[in-house]
Amino acid sequence: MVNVSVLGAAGGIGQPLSLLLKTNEQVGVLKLYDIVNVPGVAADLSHVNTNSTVYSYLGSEKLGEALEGADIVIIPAGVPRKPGMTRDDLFKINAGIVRDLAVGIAKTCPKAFVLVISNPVNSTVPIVCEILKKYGVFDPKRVFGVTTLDVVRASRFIRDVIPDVDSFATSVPVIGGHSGNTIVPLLSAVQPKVQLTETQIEEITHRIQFGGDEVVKAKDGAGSATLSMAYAASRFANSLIKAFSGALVIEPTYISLDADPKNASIVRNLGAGDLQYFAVPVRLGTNGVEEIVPLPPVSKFEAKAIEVAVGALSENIVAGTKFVQ
Ligand SMILES: NC(=O)c1ccc[n+]([C@@H]2O[C@H](COP(=O)([O-])OP(=O)(O)OC[C@H]3O[C@@H](n4cnc5c(N)ncnc54)[C@H](O)[C@@H]3O)[C@@H](O)[C@H]2O)c1
Ligand SMILES: O=C(O)C[C@H](O)C(=O)O
Repeated sequence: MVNVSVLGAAGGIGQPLSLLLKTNEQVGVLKLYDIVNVPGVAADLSHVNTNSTVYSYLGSEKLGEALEGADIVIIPAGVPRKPGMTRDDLFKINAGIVRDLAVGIAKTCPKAFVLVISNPVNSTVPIVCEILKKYGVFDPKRVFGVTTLDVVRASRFIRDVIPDVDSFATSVPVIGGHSGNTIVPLLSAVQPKVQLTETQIEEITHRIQFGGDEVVKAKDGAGSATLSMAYAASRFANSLIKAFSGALVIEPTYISLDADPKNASIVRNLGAGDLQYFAVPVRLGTNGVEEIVPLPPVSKFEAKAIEVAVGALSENIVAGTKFVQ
């Protein structure tokens, strides 16, 4: 049985994500933490007749208890975008929120697997890693930026163009980071293979890179993706939990490349250069990242996209790292 703590559980992502986690029978304890409204969310969820027990923790003085015994900590705490904002505009508020939660993790459950959802993921993951380093408990195999939504979107958007594709069974490696042109879908490596024209490749790539903006615009000031994000984060958490019991599971995620220095060189040769963090498909296991899955050679179009991504990512990583140092 696995103990999961959700930090920011009363929010737009936190609530449906907690519901999806409640349906996973491998979850034994589900701890919900927030600074508002969480007792009601937990009371409601606790009536669902799956076997996990739900606990509620309200306010920062309860953070330690919320993290006690956690195997997996999922962080959707923080503010979402409004139209006209970039994810980087969220740094001012979310960097401090994520830093404080990471301190709690370092002190209370340093061996937990940490799944970071709060934006800007390109910077919040370095923040979590730097805090864990500061406390001497950093394991690069255990900290994940959740980029699953990019992959979920990619396979769905391909189906929007080619209706006989099975979106659920289609796997698309999406590498780089999680914002605009740092998101690099490798449409040349879609499995099973699909035939796309150059125009389709350009259009689908752009839609995957800016899919978040579609939702922000449609919600018109009421936030960003929550339901599709909850689905994506529960898919990642479920994959990790499956991997604990030996299943072969591959998920793309934004990680420190120190998690697998050997295969990191393949990613570096694809164009990531000396970046410390990059989203890559990884094989998950009992220790978290078992290996970075080697990627096939990329197309010219993708190589150019990687080049553009690296410049922006590098700034995001420096911002996150400096914030802690
Ligand atoms: N990684 C991704 O693909 C992805 C996708 C969608 C959204 N996001 C990001 O997820 C974050 C949350 O989005 P949302 O729509 O759920 O926002 P929301 O405002 O609906 O919910 C956020 C929750 O976090 C809580 N919170 C704020 N400060 C906290 C703290 N210090 N400790 C604990 N909880 C705290 C709030 O009370 C709220 O309940 C945003 O930063 C958003 O940009 C990421
Ligand atoms: O777009 C956002 O701000 C939220 C999220 O990162 C997304 O991709 O939907």
